[in-house]
Amino acid sequence: MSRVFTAGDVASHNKPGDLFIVVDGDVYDVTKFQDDHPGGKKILQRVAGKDASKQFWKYHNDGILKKYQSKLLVGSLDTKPKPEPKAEPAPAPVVKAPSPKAVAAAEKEASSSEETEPLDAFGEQIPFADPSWYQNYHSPYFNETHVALRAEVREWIEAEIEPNVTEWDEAKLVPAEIYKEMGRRGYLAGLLGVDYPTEYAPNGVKSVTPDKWDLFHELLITDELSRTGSGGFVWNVIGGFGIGCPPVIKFGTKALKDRILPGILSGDKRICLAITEPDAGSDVANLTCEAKLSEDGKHFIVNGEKKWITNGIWSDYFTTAVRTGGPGMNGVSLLLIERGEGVSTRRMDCQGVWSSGTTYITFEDVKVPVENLLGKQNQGFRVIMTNFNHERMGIIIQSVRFSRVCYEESVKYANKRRTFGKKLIEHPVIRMKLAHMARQIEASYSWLESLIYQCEKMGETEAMLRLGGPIASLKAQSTLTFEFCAREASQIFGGLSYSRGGQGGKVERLYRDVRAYAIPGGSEEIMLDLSMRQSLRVAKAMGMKL
Ligand code: HEM
Repeated sequence: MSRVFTAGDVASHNKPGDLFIVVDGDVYDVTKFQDDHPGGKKILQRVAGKDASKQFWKYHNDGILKKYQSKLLVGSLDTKPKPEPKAEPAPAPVVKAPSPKAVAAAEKEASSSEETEPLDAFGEQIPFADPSWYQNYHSPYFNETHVALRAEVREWIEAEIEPNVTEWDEAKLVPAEIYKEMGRRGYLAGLLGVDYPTEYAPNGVKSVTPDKWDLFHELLITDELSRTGSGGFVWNVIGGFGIGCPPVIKFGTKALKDRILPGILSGDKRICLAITEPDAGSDVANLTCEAKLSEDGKHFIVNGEKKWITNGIWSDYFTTAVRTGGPGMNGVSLLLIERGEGVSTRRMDCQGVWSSGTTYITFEDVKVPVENLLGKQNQGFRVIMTNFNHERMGIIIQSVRFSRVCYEESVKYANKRRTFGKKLIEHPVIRMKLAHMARQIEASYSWLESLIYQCEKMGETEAMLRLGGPIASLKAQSTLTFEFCAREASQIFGGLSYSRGGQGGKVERLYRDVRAYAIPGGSEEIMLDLSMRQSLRVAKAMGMKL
């Protein structure tokens, strides 16, 4: 139970056998925690019975308090200011239905004010640590529905995810309950790059009605999830799903969708995308996993291997690229394989994204009904290409936010760490590092917003043709930015980002996650080359004059 203490009360708990400390007006009983304290017990005993706020913030991030509060908090000081009571929302006035003319006028006024008024400030207001529309800037892309969703997601992340993410990454596992919660909250159904599929996810998302859902809501969910600074966590909850499920909803038969989508979107069943093979990555047209039609024409028999498959070990369904025809891209189909006889999965040990479940899969004489074909036989390449844009956008969103996390952690640390008699932030060399991080982050994010807007406005086919080049280029731009920011943040944190956990923990983890973004979904080299080839080809078709 929470008690109120005077400073004198706390001072009486000043012995190793009875040890209280104060942090920010709250009183913690650390008597039993002393022996487990990673910083040692003596350091706690030195501040026994005292206000240790200054010392505490020197060595820890705010996640620590959230994590340990339930075990150690015993009350607060009588001098701690009371939190402002939340204003009760005024009851909605009873009004008569307005005339159509009044509705039209109000809509006009609302849309013009949307264009002129910036959205309210949100978050900590550290310049460049959040997108500018979080900081009272004007935006043509975001409105009140995005604001509501942002608050909803952030509240959940800060309360349930952030304090545990390091533990989950070390354990290489996120509790299954978290994935189910993604389904219950309606987030999974909102991440498919299509209109919100109410027929398969009738509960929707709490703060946004399905008719208002757009690609900027998708951006927001991924962006806010990525604030955790863990590629493993983000890939665990949306990695396999975000690339494995869109082909099902776009190209699956109605019977297949009716059977499997409700379970997938509610978070009860898991799905992943299985394209890459031990010998075919970015070079998709050369894949060898084969699917032969059975003599009665009712099944495909699948044999082959898939490698580096995100979420594979936990998946019930595998959206799989298989060879159903001759060599090259025109012999490739996409097939939904269900876990069962002949499907084996094993976890792979990788450099980064530890909790994402990177998997090696073998298919041995797996019998798959022909009804599980996604799109037309031997035309899977088109399905895969459509999917790539969506996949790459996800990678871009995460890379830009991870760059921000590296930057944000660095700004906070540089404002408390002192060297040579000054705070780090007072050294020009450190400010220069931050400035180079910020300029790349903001440039990448602005291009991202613009491309999402284009995706929203163009139809799928036009977007696939015209945006493939720019999206590939931005993918390379964002992962290079991420790599740069992880490196610079690591230099700012020094030894703290070389050891795991603690204040430099996010930076250390992200540094390890960089390659998981720079390589999959098309390596930087392939992306940059593709961006030019594709953009020039499209421009030529549209009348470019050289
Ligand atoms: C509620 C009280 C406290 C809790 C729950 C706590 C928890 C922790 C945890 C979990 C770590 C591991 C590193 C990390 O994850 O950040 C740590 C490290 C540390 N703590 Fe505490 N701590 C508390 C109070 C204090 C106080 C009052 C001091 C100083 C007077 C202190 C000094 C340190 C130091 C020096 C380290 C090692 C930092 C490093 O490795 O660079 N802690 N603490």
